[in-house]
Amino acid sequence: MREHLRGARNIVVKVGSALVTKNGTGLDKAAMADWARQIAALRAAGKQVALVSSGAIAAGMQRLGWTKRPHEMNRLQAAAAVGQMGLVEAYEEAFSQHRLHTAQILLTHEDLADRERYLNARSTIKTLLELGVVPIINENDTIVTDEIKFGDNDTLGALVANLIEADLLVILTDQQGLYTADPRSNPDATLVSEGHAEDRGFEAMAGGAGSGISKGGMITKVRAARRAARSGAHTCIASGQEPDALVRLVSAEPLGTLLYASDTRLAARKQWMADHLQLAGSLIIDDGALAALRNGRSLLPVGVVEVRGEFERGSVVACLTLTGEEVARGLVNYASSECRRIARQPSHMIEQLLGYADQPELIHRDNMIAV
Ligand SMILES: Nc1ncnc2c1ncn2[C@@H]1O[C@H](COP(=O)(O)OP(=O)(O)O)[C@@H](O)[C@H]1O
Ligand SMILES: N[C@@H](CCC(=O)OP(=O)(O)O)C(=O)O
Repeated sequence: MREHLRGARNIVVKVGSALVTKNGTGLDKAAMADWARQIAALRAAGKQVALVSSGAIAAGMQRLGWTKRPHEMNRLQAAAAVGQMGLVEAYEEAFSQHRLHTAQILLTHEDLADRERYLNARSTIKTLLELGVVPIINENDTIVTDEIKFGDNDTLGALVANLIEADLLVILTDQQGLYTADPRSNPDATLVSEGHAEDRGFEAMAGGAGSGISKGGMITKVRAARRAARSGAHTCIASGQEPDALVRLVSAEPLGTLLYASDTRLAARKQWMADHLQLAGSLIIDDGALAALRNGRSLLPVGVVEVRGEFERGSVVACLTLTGEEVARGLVNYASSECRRIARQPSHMIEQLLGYADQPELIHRDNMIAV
């Protein structure tokens, strides 16, 4: 499987707080310079590389002279806003040594949940990559609240991999890779060399974050690998301290843990729907509709017994069984208020009930994925 990594052309590299910030004591500029050197080498070999980097909060704390990480959201956000400047400055400086420009991209969950913003983010990042610029991506901590944040940058890294259809996601961290158990508390744990990203067994091995400044831990990395695999990207989890880790991984050296993707790729649109962590609403469907969906058919208004939430036409909504189990999600053809009026009705009644008729389906099968 490792041999496939040689052919990777679009690569997302994620570096975690634990690495970038020397465990919270400020930015590790020597390490950042070294990753920049390696990314420049990959670029010179014809690869396109986007960098997802954490570290804003820790860098901001240092600039503000704070020794203890605050708990209040507003102070964390303030620190991130100050620190993001230092973070991108340090990267700009590091990459300029290799005559590469950088660009700052700050994203929230909502940006990728909205189809238009998703498409804009995608086209901007792809254009930057084509221009030879290295996008430096982080979560937009200034405006995120619990409901709209990615929560950790591993998830963000996977979503960026989906967004630009990367073929490889490299997650650099402070461990050699995924171990059979958290090596901090299990000295006998052994390194997993490779496995299938969809293998649920890996989640059981992975634990939470190792240090106070990191958010995700290994479990978010394993989940990120699964998410990245959905758009066909393999994931490598490796140590950012390992000399030349990036260059060696792409030369198929057996470093860290490779969690590989299967060959099946969902179409980009279906991928975008699968990645919705938050849904605009839900449609409760009856058993007849459930059977139709299971046979790969579209969802008609007649099979919908209840509409939950407020949403617009084109939103992504969940299809739930009568017992509340999500069986599918898709792009809905009518707004929630309209769905309520045509629920339980045959499609030929749509025009009479709404005064106009769009499609006869509430969700067309081409715009739906089973979950
Ligand atoms: N099975 C495991 N294998 C390796 N590391 C693990 C495992 N389970 C938990 N961890 C912890 O995850 C930490 C890495 O995650 P995290 O601290 O969030 O880093 P980052 O900031 O790079 O995202 C490691 O330091 C380790 O303590
Ligand atoms: N956006 C935050 C980082 C979030 C975070 O800690 O993520 P991770 O490195 O995955 O544990 C920052 O720049 O400080």
